[in-house]
Amino acid sequence: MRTSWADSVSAAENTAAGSSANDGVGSSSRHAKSSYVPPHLRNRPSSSDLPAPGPAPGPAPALVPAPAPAPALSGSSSSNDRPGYGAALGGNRWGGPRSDVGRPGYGSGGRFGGGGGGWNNNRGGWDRGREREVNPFGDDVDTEPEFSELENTGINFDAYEDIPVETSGENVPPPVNTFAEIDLGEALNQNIRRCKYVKPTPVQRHAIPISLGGRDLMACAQTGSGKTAAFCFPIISGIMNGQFPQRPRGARTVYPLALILSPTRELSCQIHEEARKFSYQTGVRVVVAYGGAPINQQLRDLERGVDILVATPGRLVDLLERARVSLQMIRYLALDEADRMLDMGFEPQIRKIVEQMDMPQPGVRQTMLFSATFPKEIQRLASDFLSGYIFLAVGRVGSSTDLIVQRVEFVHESDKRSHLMDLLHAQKANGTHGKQSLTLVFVETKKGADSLEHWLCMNGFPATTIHGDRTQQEREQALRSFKSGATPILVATDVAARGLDIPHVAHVVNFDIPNDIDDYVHRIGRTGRAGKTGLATAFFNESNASLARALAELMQESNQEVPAWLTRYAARSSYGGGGRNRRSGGRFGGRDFRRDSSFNRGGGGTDYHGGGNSSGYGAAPGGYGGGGYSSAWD
Ligand SMILES: Nc1ncnc2c1ncn2[C@@H]1O[C@H](COP(=O)(O)OP(=O)(O)OP(=O)(O)O)[C@@H](O)[C@H]1O
Repeated sequence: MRTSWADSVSAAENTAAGSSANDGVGSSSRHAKSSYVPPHLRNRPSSSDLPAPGPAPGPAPALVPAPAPAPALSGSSSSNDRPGYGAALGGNRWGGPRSDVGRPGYGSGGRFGGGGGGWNNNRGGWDRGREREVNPFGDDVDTEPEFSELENTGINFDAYEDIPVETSGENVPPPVNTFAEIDLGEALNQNIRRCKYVKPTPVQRHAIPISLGGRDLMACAQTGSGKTAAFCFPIISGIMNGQFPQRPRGARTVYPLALILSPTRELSCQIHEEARKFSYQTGVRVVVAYGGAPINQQLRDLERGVDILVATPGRLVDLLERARVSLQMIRYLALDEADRMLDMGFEPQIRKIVEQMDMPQPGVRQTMLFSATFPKEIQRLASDFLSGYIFLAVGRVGSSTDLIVQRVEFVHESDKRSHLMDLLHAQKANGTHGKQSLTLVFVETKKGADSLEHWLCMNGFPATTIHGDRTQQEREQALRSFKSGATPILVATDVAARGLDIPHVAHVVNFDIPNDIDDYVHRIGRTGRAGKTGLATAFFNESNASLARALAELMQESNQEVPAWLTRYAARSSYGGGGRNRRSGGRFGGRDFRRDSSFNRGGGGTDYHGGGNSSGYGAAPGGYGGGGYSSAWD
C-alpha cells in the first residue's frame, strides 16, 4: 500500500468543531474607534495586553500608516522577498504591511462541524460578544506542536518526487521544499502546524511561491492533493503583509480584499472552514455567502467585517445587486474548480462578477484558477481573466491519482441494485484508524438518488442523499450524518462530485457512469485523498459506450487494470459526448493550451511567451469536445 505525505496526519479529521458564536454585537462596539492593531496581532486572546504599536515606517500618503509589529508575537515579514525572482516580477503587487483599522469581532458560518442542525447553532468564527476569535481547531489549548512531534515514519514524500510537473510562462518562480523556506508569517505558520501539515504537497511547493511572487496562475493538480491551501496561504499571507488603501467605512456596503468562488454551497462552506483555520489569529477575517441559506445572517456576518469572501456565484450576484458587497477593493481572486466555473452553466455569472461589476482588471488584481481538470477550450476562456499568467500542471492534467484503485464492472441496468448490495455486503465495516468506512454512490438524477436511498434503507443499509432538490438544511444534515458515520452510505448527484473533502470515504461507486470523463475524475477523487488509498467501482453497460475510450485511457494512465471487454468497447468507440479526445498524442494528459498551435491560430494565448520548465512530460493531448454537462448542479 502506498503511503505519502498525509498518511500520518489527521488534518482531514480536524473539521472545525461547531461553535456557538454569540450573534449579538452591539452597535456601539461596531462603531467604536479602536487604535490600530496589525492584522497578525488581532484577536489574540491576550490582545488587550499587547504593547502599544511602534511608530509608522513612513507609508505612501494615500495609505494608512502601518505600525511596526510587536516583535515578541509577530515574526511575520514581507512574503515576496525571495531572491532571484521577486524583484524582477515586481513581487507582491501590494507589497508592504497592510494598512487597515481594527474592527470588532464578526461571525462566520461554520457548517460541517459535527452535530447539531439548523442555521445558527453550528457557526464558528468569532466570539462576537467578547470580541474573541473562536478557535476553529476545536481545542482550547494554544500550545504549538513541534514539527518533530508530527513526523511520522509512515510518510513517504519520496513517492511524490517523481510526479511530473510542468510550468509555462515567463520567469517562473522556483518551487520550495519546505514551508520554512516560504515566509508566510508566523501566525500562518503556526496554523499550518496546527493543521499538522508537515511538508507542502507538490502543488503547494510550486503554486505558493508563484502566487507569493504576485503572479497570476492557472493550476491543475490531482484531486485531494491540497489545492485549497495552495490558494489560501498566499491570499492570507498577502493580506497580512500587504498595504491597501483604507476601505470605506460606515456604509452598508462591504469591500473584501479577496474573493474565492466555488460552484457548490457545500464546497464554499468547506473552503470557508479551511480558510478560517489557516487565518486563525492572523486578524484576517473570512466570511462565507451561499444560496439556500438565509441571507440576513450572511449580511450580518459581512457587516462585521470581511477580508476574504468565500461565495457561490448566485448568492454573490444577489449581494452585488443589493450593493451590499463591492468588488472594488478585490486584490485576490481565486476560482476553485475553475473549469466548472467557466463551463456553460456558470460562465455568464462568472463573467458578470469578474468583468461587469466593479472588480479591478487583470493585472491590478491577482487571479488564481485551480482544478484537477482543465479542458483546453476552458483554458482558453479562462485566459480572459488572467494577465501574464503561469500555467502549472502537477501530475497529469485531468488524470486520476494512482492512489485510487479503479474497477469497472459490466452490469446491466436491471442488475445494478443487487450488484450494489453485493458490494456493500462484501465491504469491510471498518476502515483505517478504526473509523467506519464510508461509501459514496453517484447516480445521474435526483429522482434516481431518492429512489436508491429508499431502496437501500428498506434493505437494511442506512443511507442518505444529497442533490439539488433537497433543501439546503437537508443537504447539510445529510453530509453531517454521512461524515459522522450515522448513515455510512451517501447517494449523490454531481452536486457532491467536486471538492468535498470527507475523511474515510473508502469506496466511490459510480452506479450511473457520468457522460463526461472529467466528472468521473472528480467523482472518484472523493476517495484516495491526501496520500491515502481508495477504491472506485463503476457499473458500465451499453449505454456508457461513448465513454469507453476515455475511461480505458484514463485507467491505463493511472496504472489500472483495464478489462479486456472495456478495451474492445474502447476500440469500437470514438470520442462521444464524454470523450474530449484530450488524451490522444501522449502519455500525460495535458498542458498549457498556449502551447497548442491550433489554439493559437484561433487567437488564444496572446500573452504566452513560452519558457518555464517541465519535467517528465510526454506530448500534449488534443482538444476538447464539450458536452456531457450534468443537470444535477444548482
Ligand atoms: N501539506 C499538507 N500536508 C498534509 N495534508 C494536507 C496538506 N495540504 C492539504 N492537506 C490535506 O489534504 C486533503 C485534501 O486537500 P484539498 O481538499 O485541498 O484537496 P484538493 O486538491 O482541493 O482536492 P479536490 O480536487 O478534490 O478539490 C485535506 O484533508 C487537507 O487538509
